[in-house]
Amino acid sequence: MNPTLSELEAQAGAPRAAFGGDAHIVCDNLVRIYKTEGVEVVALQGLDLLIDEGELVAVVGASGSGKSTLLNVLSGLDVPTAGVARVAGMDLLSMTAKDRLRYRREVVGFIWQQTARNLLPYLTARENAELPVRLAGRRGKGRAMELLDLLGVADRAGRRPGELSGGEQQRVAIAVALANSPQLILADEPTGELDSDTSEEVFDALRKANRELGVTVVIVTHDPLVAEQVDRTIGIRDGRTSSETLRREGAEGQVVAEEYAVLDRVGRLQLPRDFMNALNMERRVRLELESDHIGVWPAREEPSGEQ
Ligand SMILES: Nc1ncnc2c1ncn2[C@@H]1O[C@H](COP(=O)(O)OP(=O)(O)OP(=O)(O)O)[C@@H](O)[C@H]1O
Repeated sequence: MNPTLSELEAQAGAPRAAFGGDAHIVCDNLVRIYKTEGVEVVALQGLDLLIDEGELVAVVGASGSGKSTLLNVLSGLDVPTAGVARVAGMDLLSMTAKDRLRYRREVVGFIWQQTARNLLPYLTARENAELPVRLAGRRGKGRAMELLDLLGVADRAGRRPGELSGGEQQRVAIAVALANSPQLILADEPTGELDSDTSEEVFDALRKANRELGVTVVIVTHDPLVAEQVDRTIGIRDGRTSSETLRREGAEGQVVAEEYAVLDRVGRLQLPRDFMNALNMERRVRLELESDHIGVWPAREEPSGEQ
């Protein structure tokens, strides 16, 4: 039966739960357009993303897909052109300069790819890890040593960055990022300059921070093997979330990683490019609803014998 006008009015007026509800990170239709010399580059084109508190997530994607742009928005360094970006209930588009400063000091911690960018060269590991707390006007000696201990670098506390390996420097950088007890850690290619064994140590340290301190961790990386290290891997293509790989333990304790395409609220999804190429799909496809799946065929082909 069709609803009456007054029923429709009542529905429209009823309070609706916001997209993402109480997720820790909410990006809703996020757009970031860069303008340089009259040329517009759409780096994020309506990106949707939900991350729960305490999740350990990797963001992967080809060069130029928008990963760093997303991380810059989430870190409060950059303001998106349109859409919603909310972290821990704070609105990153409308916050005041004062709130933005507080957000960057207290809510989020950051780890950069370049090991040298994370640490001051003339301070020891311990002094580096104490610094953010001292700058915030608190005393942080105990916490700094606890963090270095948690991350397996307490025995390097007295060394300066130049006397540490790349992996040790990144683990100290994680301690620095955690010093002010942030709710969220963002890491941009934290293992980009490291070999695979050392990378694994750094991932282990991020996992430890996540499990033991409950901090939400988002890692941007090119490393395709990262899916084995984190709970969820989010693939970004052309400024939109396109796929998710979920990691779970199989019946015999083995790690199973399953890849899904992301379906947005209006039903858009991105077909993997290699699937499209394999079947010469372009511009339009034919869809057919089956009882338990939707078939997708190249426009001019007849359905294969799938039914
Ligand atoms: N400051 C800027 N001004 C103009 N265009 C920019 C700027 N920053 C990024 N872009 C463009 O936005 C798009 C997305 O860039 P972004 O750095 O977010 O990609 P990425 O996935 O992090 O790439 P990479 O893996 O190479 O770091 C690219 O086309 C890039 O050229």
